[in-house]
Amino acid sequence: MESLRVQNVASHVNEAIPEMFVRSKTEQPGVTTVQGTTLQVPIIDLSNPNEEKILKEIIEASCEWGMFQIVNHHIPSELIRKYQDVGKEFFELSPEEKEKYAKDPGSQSLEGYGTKLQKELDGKKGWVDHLFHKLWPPSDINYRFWPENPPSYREVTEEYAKYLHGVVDELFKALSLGLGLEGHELREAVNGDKLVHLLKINYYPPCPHPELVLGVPAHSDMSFLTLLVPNEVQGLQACKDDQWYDVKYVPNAIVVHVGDQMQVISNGKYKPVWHRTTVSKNETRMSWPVFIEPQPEQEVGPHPKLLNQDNPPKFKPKKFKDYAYCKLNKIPQ
Ligand SMILES: O=C(O)CCC(=O)C(=O)O
Ligand SMILES: [Fe+2]
Repeated sequence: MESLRVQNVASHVNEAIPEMFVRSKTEQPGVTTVQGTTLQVPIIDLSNPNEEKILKEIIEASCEWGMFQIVNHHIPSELIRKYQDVGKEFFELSPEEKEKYAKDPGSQSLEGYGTKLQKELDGKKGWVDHLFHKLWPPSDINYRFWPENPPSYREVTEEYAKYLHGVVDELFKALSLGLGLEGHELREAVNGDKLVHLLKINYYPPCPHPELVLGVPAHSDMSFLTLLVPNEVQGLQACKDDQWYDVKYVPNAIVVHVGDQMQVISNGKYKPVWHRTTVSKNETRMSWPVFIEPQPEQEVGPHPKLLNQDNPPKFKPKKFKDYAYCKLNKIPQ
């Protein structure tokens, strides 16, 4: 059976777009976006010699916004460019080539090339295709979902993953200190060496009616943290005080999202960001989020050292696979 891919739909539409992509008025970005204002989420310079200041900024941003951008993070800009180029080259392959990496039908795993099976109540589809595969831990990697074309895909992506690891460690350390724990304790509590790093490449083709559709609809990420590099086409939006704002694209910055699991382990101190994406009329937008997640069997609850009479647990411990199942099927947690 031929799968519906948004990239193929986009290459055939001229004016009218299929109804399954048209959002209700309450969601349409043309109606719901605050025009002309970008959201100035904190931009944190990791090369600042004042480490106390960096720490304070990361903690404050995670409490108030659940989102920040980091610059001077030691991942070379040349490497980011190559990493984005190889991902883009994959999506420019023929449909037949890409389908070799299609998600296994019926599999519970997210890995592979695909288009989201809608679990949304109104059954609308996002204007986006994606490729998911793991970057870490090595024992969990399934290279069957890593493109063999372009040939440098694996080498470049592994190099990026190595650098990203260092950034993830730094962020966990800062967030651990922000909870009043030792720097190593947060990572240790979540079986840190086994944390899954799951890459998703989002491919949002041009759309004749960007004001009517969404790429990824409003959500928070299930991860502890998500570290994302977009291309230069504007599209990420975040919700603040019930309004949707564009998040400004900053060249070479990594966008960090606080995810649901971080909210749980911090007993509500760190807030996940509510976000969505819009698409462009004439340009292809792409983004490369890496979700830093627990192993499926890992139980995540508020860190025991944070709990006392004044700070009772706000969340029940839950295996990540159960959390994910409820979230994906819209079952209350
Ligand atoms: O494309 C983006 O900037 C964000 C995508 C996103 O939120 C997601 O895939 O979870
Ligand atoms: Fe997201």
